[in-house]
Amino acid sequence: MKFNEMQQKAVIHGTGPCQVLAGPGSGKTLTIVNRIRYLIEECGVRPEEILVVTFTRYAAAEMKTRLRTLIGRRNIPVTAGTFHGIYYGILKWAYKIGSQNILSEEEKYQILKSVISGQELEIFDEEDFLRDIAEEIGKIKNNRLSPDEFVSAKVNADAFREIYRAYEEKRKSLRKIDFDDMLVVCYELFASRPDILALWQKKFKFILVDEFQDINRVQYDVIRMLAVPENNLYVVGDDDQAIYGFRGADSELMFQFREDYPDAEQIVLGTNYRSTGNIVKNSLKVISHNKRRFQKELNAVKDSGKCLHVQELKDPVEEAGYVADAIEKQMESGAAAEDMAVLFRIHTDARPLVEELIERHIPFQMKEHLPNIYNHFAAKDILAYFRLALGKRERRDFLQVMNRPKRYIGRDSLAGAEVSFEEIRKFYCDKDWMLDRIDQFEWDVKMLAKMAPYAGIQYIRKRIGYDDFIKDYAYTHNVERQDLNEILAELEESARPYTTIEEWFRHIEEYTETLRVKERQKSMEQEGVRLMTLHAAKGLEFDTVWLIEVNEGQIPYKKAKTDQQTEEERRLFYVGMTRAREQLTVCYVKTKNGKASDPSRFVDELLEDS
Ligand SMILES: Nc1ncnc2c1ncn2[C@@H]1O[C@H](COP(=O)(O)OP(=O)(O)OP(=O)(O)O)[C@@H](O)[C@H]1O
Repeated sequence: MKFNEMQQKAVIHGTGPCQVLAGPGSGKTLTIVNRIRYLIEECGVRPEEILVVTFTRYAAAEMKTRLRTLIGRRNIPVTAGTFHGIYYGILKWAYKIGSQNILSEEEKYQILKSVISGQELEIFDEEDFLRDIAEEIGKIKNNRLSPDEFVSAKVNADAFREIYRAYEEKRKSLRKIDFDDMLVVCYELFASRPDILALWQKKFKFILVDEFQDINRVQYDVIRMLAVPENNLYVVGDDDQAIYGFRGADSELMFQFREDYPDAEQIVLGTNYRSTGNIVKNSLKVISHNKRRFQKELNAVKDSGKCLHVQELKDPVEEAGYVADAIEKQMESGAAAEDMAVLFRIHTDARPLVEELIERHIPFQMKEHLPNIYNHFAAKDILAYFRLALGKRERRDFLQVMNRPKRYIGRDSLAGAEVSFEEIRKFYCDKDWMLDRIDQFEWDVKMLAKMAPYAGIQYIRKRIGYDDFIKDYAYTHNVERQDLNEILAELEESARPYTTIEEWFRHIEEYTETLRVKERQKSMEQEGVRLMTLHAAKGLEFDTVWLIEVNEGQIPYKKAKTDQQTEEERRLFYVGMTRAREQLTVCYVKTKNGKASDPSRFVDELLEDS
């Protein structure tokens, strides 16, 4: 492979700091690997003196493999790893800590779980809550903030401080550090022990950082300390692909780098080898709306290729059908399923498509865990009503819904594992007002039995009064009513195609089982169309890509309120677009869960006249 002029310049950069700005598909990995070869073979640098930092272990392993192939030797003792891996190595050496001192993710969640159970918090979805709180704790550590100055998006200031304090106390009592502590402890070690720092500075004479736009404050501070005194700090990144601001990465550090190293060489890799001219042109059209970015050109080596396609669809179900049709067509013409990807903003956007692919037996692979909507408490309530409608009389179904909405039926009125309305009536025989309620309950269940699932859900919500229960629930549990209504609307949509309750139940069973199997097989290499969030698609490439639900509220995501957050959403969209080699389709829907939905502003930007 022949380098272009800028790649060549980047490979043979001499000493001192250097920032390589590289657009998508411009050969970042290629450049880094060849620079390492150049340092070793042409400049006589010992491999042991080279440190390469990547953002995933996978990327580090990939880098080493490519290096071995390039140099043609099996053992090249360059240190390549993630920030965590490298800083852990340093701490291991300094403090003799081992894996027994590292808090696993599972332990971390266990601690957080026990901490929050001791507090009076109203939590709607525990899994979500724990993940967000863990992320916030990480943000504090990664940016070296104080919990007192941090504003949590999940709980009030006092509750957050208490969670943080209790978590730290428990962690310390176990004599363990978590993943984020590793960086902080390493920083403190270097700051307090110049002698130890000097040893590491001497060891790593040349430092290369990949995906520099994803660095956070504490990672940056430590790497700068390490690079002293020669400052052979070589950073490669794309500010337009900075998508981890939400978890503490600070792409402003790319700009800061220039201030900290005013003499740093600046090289822009502006040739895209991955995508067609049309894909490159259109992705630039969108990203150029971001104000805070380095201006840089990106030219495609490939021809214009097929036109970018923007497709309007009625709703997510129609969209799923459209994408599934297109996948089938491609497969019929010989394309491999693995070369196709469907990307979305949040994993739950994938549900209608997953249901469609299962129905059509199209192989697919999910990169992330897709929460099963039918396990949501509101879905469980609806399904329990339907089971009663089918004549089942299990106690747990009664318990699930007998007071949703409130009917004031007590648990003690349910005798055994099987329950009958007659028994409950007997229990309340001297209370006329209760008998009326129970009669109504039974009547509603009978009515439900005659309905198709879609109409049945509406009946449960409007006539039985489940929506009133949801309103109260949202109020008393301090959760967004809108979020719960969306779950119910989504359930309605998923039930719409089925004419009988039994049919819908069969579908739910198959869907649930497929998700379970996919979850188990996650780590295995599998065939199939790739389904993943835009975040997970970073660094990957596919011949054909569909971006789905490109609607306001999805992307930019509804929680992105500030200009800064909107710009990060635009970068995410840009990352998605630039994954495609040959063909890119952007889909948006006109209605979602029965409500009108606008196409994303990014679609408007795409359709603007150039
Ligand atoms: N000079 C070159 N000649 C031919 N092909 C090249 C050249 N440089 C890079 N490529 C090819 O371009 C493709 C994209 O490169 P690479 O994956 O390294 O891009 P990247 O900069 O890491 O992209 P992204 O940031 O979007 O993930 C690869 O298939 C790579 O082999």
